[in-house]
Amino acid sequence: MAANGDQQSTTKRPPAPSPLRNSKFYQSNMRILVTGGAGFIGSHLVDRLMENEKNEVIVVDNYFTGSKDNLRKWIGHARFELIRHDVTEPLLVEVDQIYHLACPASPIFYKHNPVKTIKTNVMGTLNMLGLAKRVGARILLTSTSEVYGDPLVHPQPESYWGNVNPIGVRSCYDEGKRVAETLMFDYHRQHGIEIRIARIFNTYGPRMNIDDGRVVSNFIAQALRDEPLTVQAPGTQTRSFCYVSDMVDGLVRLMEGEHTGPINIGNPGEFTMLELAETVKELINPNVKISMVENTPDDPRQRKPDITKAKELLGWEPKIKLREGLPFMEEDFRQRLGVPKKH
Ligand SMILES: O=c1ccn([C@@H]2O[C@H](COP(=O)(O)OP(=O)(O)O[C@H]3OC[C@@H](O)[C@H](O)[C@H]3O)[C@@H](O)[C@H]2O)c(=O)[nH]1
Repeated sequence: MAANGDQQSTTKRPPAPSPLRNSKFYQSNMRILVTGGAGFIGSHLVDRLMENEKNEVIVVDNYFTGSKDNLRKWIGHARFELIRHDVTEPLLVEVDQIYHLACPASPIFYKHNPVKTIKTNVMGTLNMLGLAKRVGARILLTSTSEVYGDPLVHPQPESYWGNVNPIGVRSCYDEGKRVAETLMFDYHRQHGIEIRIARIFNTYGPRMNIDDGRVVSNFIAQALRDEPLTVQAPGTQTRSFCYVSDMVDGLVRLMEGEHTGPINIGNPGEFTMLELAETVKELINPNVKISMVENTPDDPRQRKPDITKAKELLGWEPKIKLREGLPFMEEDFRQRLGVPKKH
């Protein structure tokens, strides 16, 4: 066991990077691949990486849930490249780091074509690990709090193995991500690949799809359209919501640090869905109604990250509270829906 409390580490050396790295004509730029880079978290990560003039960023996305619009300010930039590509097919590019985010993340989207979702998680991660092995790149996987399933331990530390239904309608995603984590560690132990695993908890912010289906985007869109906020029964289930800039900061620290993870990245501020609805109502539309609707199978009853490891190993903790982050998202949704603020 590594002294830092990470999962078992290996003595095998990582594969050598491209010989170009030693050439006298070698450019000092870091080439970074972001899979799913046209998506919600991916595009914010790209913004952050592009701030550093030493970085060249390559995005691959199949645009199932991502959109070129999220990257419009970078299209045509000399250090940026956008490739339409599905990670279930192999990809050959010369890069130093891979942020592997590609996968639909909203339950209604990942359940839409479950076979494709599990292929994305398993074959997509295999393809990216194969690429990392070939070019000697470091690879970060965005895994998920859903690996804890309907957790029986609360809050969830990384050492908790979870309570997942292996044959349920959410399994394409949660079991898919669990296999992706397994593949990451097997490539690390067997081939010496440098890996990083983040377990992302619920995240919100500007650029979420308006009709994404997740709870924060649903409530904000409903409040702005004067439609009832649809709380799924019983409404006492909890989630902990992390603002997207905090999430991106955690991912970059994990990639740049020395720890494989898995490490939880999330905001421990925990809310019931009824509390979230009341907060959205108070901040955005005090006249909106709240209606109770039917829930979906296997919905986790509680979720809150234990972020001790992120604090100690990455020096990371979230800065933005829910009440501070919601207005940024409201502003973005107002612009896209064309609903001006009343004064
Ligand atoms: O309109 C809605 C939508 C959702 N909900 C409830 O809100 C809670 C959160 O649901 P979401 O659809 O936002 O997201 P979930 O927490 O179920 O899954 C998410 O978990 C973490 C990430 O990895 C993924 O982004 C996603 O799978 C659930 O209890 C759901 O029942 C509502 O009450 N109303």
